[in-house]
Amino acid sequence: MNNNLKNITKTNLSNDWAKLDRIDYDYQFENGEWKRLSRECYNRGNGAAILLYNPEKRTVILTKQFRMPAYENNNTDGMSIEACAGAIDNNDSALETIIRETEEEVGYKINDAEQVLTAYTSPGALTEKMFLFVAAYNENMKIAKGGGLDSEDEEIDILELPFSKVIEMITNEEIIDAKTIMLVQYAQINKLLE
Ligand SMILES: Nc1nc2c(ncn2[C@@H]2O[C@H](COP(=O)(O)OP(=O)(O)O[C@H]3O[C@H](CO)[C@@H](O)[C@H](O)[C@@H]3O)[C@@H](O)[C@H]2O)c(=O)[nH]1
Ligand SMILES: [Mg+2]
Repeated sequence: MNNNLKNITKTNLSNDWAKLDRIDYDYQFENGEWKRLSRECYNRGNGAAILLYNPEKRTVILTKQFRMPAYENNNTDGMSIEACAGAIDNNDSALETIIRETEEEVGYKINDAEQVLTAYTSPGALTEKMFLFVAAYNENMKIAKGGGLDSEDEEIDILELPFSKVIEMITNEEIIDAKTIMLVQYAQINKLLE
């Protein structure tokens, strides 16, 4: 409940792959004044992401794929290095989603993962909340090629990188994906690879 909010109306602007709504609402400022405001909200559901880490080898598994929104924002070739991630389907939990995505995208079979952070990815524009996981991996868990689903036109390269190199890649801006930076820094702060 938010007592500073009333008369909320929703106008759908686009209903295609995801939904874009314009939401108009009366909002009361701290000085008591009410004002009618309008915000566009893009709704593609929630998401889950995972950092797979190998404490013995001190490596992590990341993905590399073309991202049109990043290309559109002058990210030279649009290639994005990210933790494995996927959108959560309506009937699935975040954990079920990330276990499935881990097999589809990078080919590792994990039975469990620890949810360590929750984050709105861009709360001014997206409704999306992301559930961020970590899990340890080893070679025995590699059961499939990975690379994503052909049926979804995914083409995902799988990277196994030394953790120290990944930290450098954040510093030099080779990695500029927020969920990935959060997970790597979580691993660093909590010394998962030491
Ligand atoms: N036709 C069509 N397909 C789309 C569109 N947007 C996404 N797709 C396809 O839908 C699939 C979604 O793949 P997932 O692995 O489930 O999601 P993701 O794109 O990796 O998204 C993850 O990372 C995002 C960026 O951080 C997150 O926003 C998202 O929640 C999720 O965690 C991909 O095959 C992608 O190409 C679209 O606008 N049109
Ligand atoms: Mg994905």
